[in-house]
Amino acid sequence: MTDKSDRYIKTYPISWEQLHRDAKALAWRLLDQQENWKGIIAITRGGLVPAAIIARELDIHLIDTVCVSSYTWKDQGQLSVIKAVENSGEGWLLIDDLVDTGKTAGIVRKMIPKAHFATIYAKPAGRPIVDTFITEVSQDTWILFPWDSESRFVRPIVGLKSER
Ligand SMILES: O=P(O)(O)OC[C@H]1O[C@H](OP(=O)(O)OP(=O)(O)O)[C@H](O)[C@@H]1O
Repeated sequence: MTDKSDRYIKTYPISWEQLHRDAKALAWRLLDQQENWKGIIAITRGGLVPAAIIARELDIHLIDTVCVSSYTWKDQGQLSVIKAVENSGEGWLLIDDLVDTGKTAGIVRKMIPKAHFATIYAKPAGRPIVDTFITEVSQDTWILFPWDSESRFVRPIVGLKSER
């Protein structure tokens, strides 16, 4: 497998609080566009938490998943659809946490062409494939989601400086 981790130069850490705030901002935006969405299709796994927050805010109880496996840490391997859905998506929301290269979205959108595709974060390469998103992040940034990280001790700067 080609190591593509060097395409990420910066890291953008997202806290649970920020994720919640950004997902609620997306819910507001989606409510402005339509009041009675039929349901949500979440793209696993990253779309699951945003989908839960949006479902709560928009009072949506009908939730399905399309299950896709791709990244291993920062390396995008072969995309495989583990569970598909038979739904044109008309009147439905298709939710993911982010669109990066747009490859995942490309496959899922072909499967569910009429759904409204919404993500919280979008990078330039994937941006054209999203209908609604909240925050644009540069292509060379790795978005560090709260479920992929934890708070831990870091050494004081003064100690790090003496090692340089
Ligand atoms: O636009 P792309 O380059 O296709 O990348 C975006 C996809 O990558 C992430 O999922 P990931 O593959 O990390 O799987 P996970 O959500 O199960 O962790 C994210 O949740 C998107 O589905």
